[in-house]
Amino acid sequence: STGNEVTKPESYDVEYLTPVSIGTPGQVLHLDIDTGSSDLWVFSSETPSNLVNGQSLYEPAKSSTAQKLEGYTWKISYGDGSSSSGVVYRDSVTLGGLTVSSQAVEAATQVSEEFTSDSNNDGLLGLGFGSLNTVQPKGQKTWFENIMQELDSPIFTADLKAGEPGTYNFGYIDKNAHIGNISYVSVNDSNGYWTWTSPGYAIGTGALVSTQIMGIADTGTTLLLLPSTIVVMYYAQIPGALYDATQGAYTLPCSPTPPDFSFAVGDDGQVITIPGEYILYAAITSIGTMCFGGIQADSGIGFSIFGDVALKAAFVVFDGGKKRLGWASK
Ligand SMILES: O=C(CCCl)NNC1=[NH+]CCN1
Repeated sequence: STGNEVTKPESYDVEYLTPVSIGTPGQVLHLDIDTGSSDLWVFSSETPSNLVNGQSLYEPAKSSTAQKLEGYTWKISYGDGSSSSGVVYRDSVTLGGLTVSSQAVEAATQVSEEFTSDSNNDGLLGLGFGSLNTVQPKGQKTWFENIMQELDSPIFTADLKAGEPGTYNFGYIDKNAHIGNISYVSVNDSNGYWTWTSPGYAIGTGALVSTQIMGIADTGTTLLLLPSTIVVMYYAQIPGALYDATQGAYTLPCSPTPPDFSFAVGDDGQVITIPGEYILYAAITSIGTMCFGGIQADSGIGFSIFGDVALKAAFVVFDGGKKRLGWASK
């Protein structure tokens, strides 16, 4: 089988939300598909009402196929400091027309302020590796791990776009969605993430700098987080760019368009080029002409994060069968 679903950007492409049907009859929630985590959790009838602010709720009591996993709990925190926790059900979950009849659905009984204030986001659907799942006393498989053997090919692809809807495909590669070859690189899943190593980068029209950048392909992180040395080099090319200690981030003039940023993939010379305009992430209203940089330092994380700023410049194959990533331009 194969499937596909449209995913829509929230403002500033901060995240992409995808409709997912849970339970019988189906309750449609809009979830953040997140290759940087491995829990499927949702706002629910068990989420205290003071923590709910417009989100749609999963109501297990209204689903004839919901089963409570008595004594099971979960608790997760993300790279941006947000967090949530709760209890666990098993229920039917359909994404892109593909149904897992017995998926662990984690109902939130606690969510942090970042989630409460994000009214359109009804929860997350993790597509990282199951080893990262936080359910106790027994870790649960992701939706993709559960559907994988039904798929024509054990893969899914992410085709995120700047300021417009993109697509997640399951089980097949849409040749019309990418330009030129797909370059594959091996993934080390030992930390549960889609971890890979880029062999280098280029700034603007400059020559490729050969250096290994180890990072994760993470649809759930908004920006591109790279080693500080590379980030300093990039912003040094931009008059007026500066590290704003108040924001704890690099900022740059919103005009003119800054240089493109390219990263290499594989040993066949393939590069993915991020248009400079993607690096003008958002205007910092209080300062007026200054913008928040779409490239920031990965300091303190231990690896880089190829988040949406990078992913929306590429067609990306997440190959669960061969544990590899495929990157192509589009
Ligand atoms: O937590 C991370 C980074 C892992 Cl190193 N990505 N996924 C995510 N989901 C919500 C915010 N960020």
